[in-house]
Amino acid sequence: MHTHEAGVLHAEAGHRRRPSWLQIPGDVNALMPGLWSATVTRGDDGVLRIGGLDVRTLAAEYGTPAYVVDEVDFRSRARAFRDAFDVAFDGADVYYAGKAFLCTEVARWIADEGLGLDVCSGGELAVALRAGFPTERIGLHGNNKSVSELSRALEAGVGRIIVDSFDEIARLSALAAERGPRARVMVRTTVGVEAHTHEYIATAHEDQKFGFSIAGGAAAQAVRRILAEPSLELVGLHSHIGSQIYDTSGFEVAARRVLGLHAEIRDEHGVELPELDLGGGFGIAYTSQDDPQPPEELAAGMAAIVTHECAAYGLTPPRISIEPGRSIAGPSAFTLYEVGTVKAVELDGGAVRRYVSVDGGMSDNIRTALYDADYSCTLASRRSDAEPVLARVVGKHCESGDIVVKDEFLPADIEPGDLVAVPGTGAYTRSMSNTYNHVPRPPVIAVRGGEARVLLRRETEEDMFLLDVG
Ligand SMILES: Cc1ncc(COP(=O)(O)O)c(C=O)c1O
Ligand SMILES: N[C@@H](CCCC[NH3+])C(=O)O
Repeated sequence: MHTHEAGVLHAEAGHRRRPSWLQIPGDVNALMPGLWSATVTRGDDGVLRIGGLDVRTLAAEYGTPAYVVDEVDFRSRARAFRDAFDVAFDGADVYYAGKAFLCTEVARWIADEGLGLDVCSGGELAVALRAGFPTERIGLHGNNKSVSELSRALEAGVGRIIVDSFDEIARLSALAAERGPRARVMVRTTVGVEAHTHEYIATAHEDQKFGFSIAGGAAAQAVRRILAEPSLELVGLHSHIGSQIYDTSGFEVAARRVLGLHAEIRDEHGVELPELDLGGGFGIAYTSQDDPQPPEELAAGMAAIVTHECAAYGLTPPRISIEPGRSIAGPSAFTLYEVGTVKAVELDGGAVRRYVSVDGGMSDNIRTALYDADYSCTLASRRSDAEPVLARVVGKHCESGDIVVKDEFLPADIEPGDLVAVPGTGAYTRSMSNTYNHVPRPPVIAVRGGEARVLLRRETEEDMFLLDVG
């Protein structure tokens, strides 16, 4: 007989409280296809394995919480984008968006795999330079780049600076005129697309901070100013419509509009710009709701539009580049947590939700709280024959919105000491992490061929006291 405290008595009512997309699993131990990195399996002993190592060993060695990155998977996604776009466009460039996740070693993986790197701050640029990343393959973004960031980029010889305001055009042209070299720039355009994603991560509607509006004429004006500055070399236009987007119609409209401006520039100035960047933003699967397109399909779809529009305008197709971040880094990692407490909370109508508290939370993954993002998870340290119950995985922070996984079915016998793994946390988790409540940030462990190594070590209290000079 199930006990009420265990939260199973009202399991049926609990099941009815689940979101419509969340299916009651036939086997609560099964790994949902498409959510885990390439080398993740559940071993015969029921323990999750990645890169040939089991998570109990990883937890014993490195502690929890920890981000665990599958190096083979990360690199193969980087190559898949590089190859797919190269084939579809007969030569294209892929710039990994470092904001998704960047550290010295990852910058080296990206360099090795032949991609470029998109950085959007002096700090990200510093990591790239520390890694010895080829500077001509770096693009610098940002809507408010400082004089020192621009100077450092010029000094380093970055391949492109994507300008985002008239103030920046003036600032950069003065700096480049004064100290050289001539700056290779792109114009960040706003194409006026309402991307189907969370409002905070859409970037192509008119009413937001990024870019120069095409419809309002600011983009054409920016082009005129740049062409009039001898210290600036305009290499192309840039469009990025937002992030975690599945519906490719947004990319299509964006490509059409930006190529429309590209053609107008030819008509007005007699120059065909050599390059065009179509940004990143390709969605990944976090739960069973999500069905992302593989890079080959994305590339083929985008190539068809570019070819069609260029033919219609009589343009020589510019060299295309893209900037995926999440779709390379996201699926290649999971976060490993240890369960600390389990609480059955009665909801209206007698339903029960199991609150499973883990040893991290909104400091290592802010996305659930910030974007209402959905995640999945699994009991990782063992197999269970218990029935699935509706659970919510929460963190240890002093905040009721400190939720890691809003809704998931976990086995009813989940208990303190169990390990839980949350897939799809390779992007925008460590890079957006914080030390709220003075909770130190977890390490990033890379696993490959049965070996693990630390990419970023766990933060310590001593690290925090280094800043606390009182
Ligand atoms: C200019 C730019 N490029 C690329 C990206 C990468 O986006 P994603 O990680 O969704 O591919 C972003 C983030 O949204 C961005 O702002
Ligand atoms: N940080 C966002 C993506 C947008 C970032 C770049 N413009 C996320 O976690 O989904």
